[in-house]
Amino acid sequence: MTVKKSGKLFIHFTFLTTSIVPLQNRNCFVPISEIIAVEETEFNKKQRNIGRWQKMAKLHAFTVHYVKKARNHRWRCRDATFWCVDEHLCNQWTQALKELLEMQKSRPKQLLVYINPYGGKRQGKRIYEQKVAPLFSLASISTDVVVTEHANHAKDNLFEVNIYKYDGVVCVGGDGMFSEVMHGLIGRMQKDSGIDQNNPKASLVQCNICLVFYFSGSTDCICYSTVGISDPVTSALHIIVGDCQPLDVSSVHHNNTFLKYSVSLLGYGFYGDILKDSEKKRWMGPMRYDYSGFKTFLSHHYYEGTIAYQPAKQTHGSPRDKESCRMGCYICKQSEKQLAEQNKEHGLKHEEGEEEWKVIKGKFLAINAVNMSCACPRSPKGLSPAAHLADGSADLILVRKCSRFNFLRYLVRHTNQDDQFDFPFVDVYRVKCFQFTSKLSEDNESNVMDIGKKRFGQFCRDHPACCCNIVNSTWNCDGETLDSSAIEVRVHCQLMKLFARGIEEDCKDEAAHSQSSIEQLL
Ligand SMILES: Nc1ncnc2c1ncn2[C@@H]1O[C@H](COP(=O)(O)OP(=O)(O)OP(=O)(O)O)[C@@H](O)[C@H]1O
Ligand SMILES: CCCCCCCCCCCCC/C=C/[C@@H](O)[C@H](CO)NC(C)=O
Ligand SMILES: [Ca+2]
Repeated sequence: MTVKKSGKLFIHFTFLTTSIVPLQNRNCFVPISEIIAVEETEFNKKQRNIGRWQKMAKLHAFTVHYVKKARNHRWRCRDATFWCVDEHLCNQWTQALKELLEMQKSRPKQLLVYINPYGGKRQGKRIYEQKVAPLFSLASISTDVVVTEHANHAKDNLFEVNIYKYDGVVCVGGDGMFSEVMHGLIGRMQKDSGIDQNNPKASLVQCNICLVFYFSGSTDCICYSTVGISDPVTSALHIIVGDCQPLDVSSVHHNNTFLKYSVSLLGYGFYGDILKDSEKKRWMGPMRYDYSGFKTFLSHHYYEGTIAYQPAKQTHGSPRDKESCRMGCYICKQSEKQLAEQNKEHGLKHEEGEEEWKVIKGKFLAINAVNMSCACPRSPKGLSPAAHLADGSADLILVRKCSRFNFLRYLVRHTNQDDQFDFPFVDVYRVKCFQFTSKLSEDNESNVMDIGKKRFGQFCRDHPACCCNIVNSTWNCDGETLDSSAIEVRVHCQLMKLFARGIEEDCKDEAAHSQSSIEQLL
């Protein structure tokens, strides 16, 4: 029996029809949208003890491969085989289910895959071939696979290939590889639309055609914050069912020159220093972040500078909300509506309102701007637990100079249920754009002087005996360092789309929901 409920089609496995019988005694309720594939099955191969039916007539069967939701947002592929004596009826069922799958228009048919063979624990290629490629082939998705030979290979390639023939781009690697592919995609879209990325006020063209997903890095913060887990099979299944999650992207400029895009963390001070130190220790693998984290914590450097920001007045939430961004998030949906209305009214040319800028000067241990919660295994709720994936804003977190002990208390709260913003030395704002200038660059207007001072700064940092604290930190932009400390940042609402659906509510709730749906139907 296939039933329609709230506009969604479900398949209820136990009683498909009175004459179609599931091979395994299983009671399972699966939305059509979560069926991976339907296949005719050679009955002999799956034959089990089915008693008298076996002797009476030739049996016909088909197998439904579907998504099974496990704990901690993990998805797995399961199958159920159905048999009957009537070949025509069996074919009708197979055909009907295949037609229903054909109607799932958001599902990708052709993907471009980039694999970084050195990312994470150097397992990307093996994981892709053993766990992901068989699932794509089961779902009849064709792929062009590029194993990268050097950094920026994928990015450069995205400027050359015909990206419009693909329904999506998959990158196998960590946050760094994601960032590279994202830059390739966004850059290509702007180039094809004649948009100058160096203009910080340019309205960028959304990446509607190509979608990106990834797995197998060392921090995997984007996976954790958008899916809830970093797991190749789970990511592959989200791709197959055609899940689509819009994502805010920040552009970062210096002096009208484009530097980078960011989707997770833009961090100055603590996270910038960790990254700078950890880059020299890449050979340590993911452990390098713990080593450099400890060292940076002990160094307890603070930095002076000025931040100017425009509050995000259009969004409905606040960084101090108790609710987090989840699948079908109301706040992100509202932003999507606003964006559609804006695009209808003005096209891509949005009027920049003369809204007020707030200015804060101070000494900071850390300045973090996050476009998403930045949840990861080290911090399950993330740097800003209530940040939204697609509301057109970033959370700007300012950690002012405080004692080492207080800074430790602040860090520890990232790992427990206590509120990390509930300290007098921590401020958090929801912003749509901001600028930062370090005291050092404010003091030095001339370029020539700047270069000299930058060198001097470097000298001091590299010589611990020198107590000079007049140095710049480095911006950590999604795990890459930026060359300039003075930056201008702007959030572009829903610029990208991911093969994801946002973090689902706990699986236990899901199971309870399915059960009640079955009861209502029977
Ligand atoms: N074949 C290659 N050789 C060397 N570097 C590469 C290659 N392919 C991609 N890269 C670069 O390697 C960098 C790190 O990639 P990736 O994110 O996959 O690794 P990672 O060690 O897991 O890092 P992360 O900490 O970001 O998760 C990326 O910035 C990417 O540009
Ligand atoms: C007792 C000590 C407690 C330490 C708690 C630390 C909290 C860690 C939070 C980590 C957030 C990481 C945000 C992710 C950023 C990524 O963009 C980037 C690229 O992978 N990763 C890093 C480490 O820069
Ligand atoms: Ca956001």
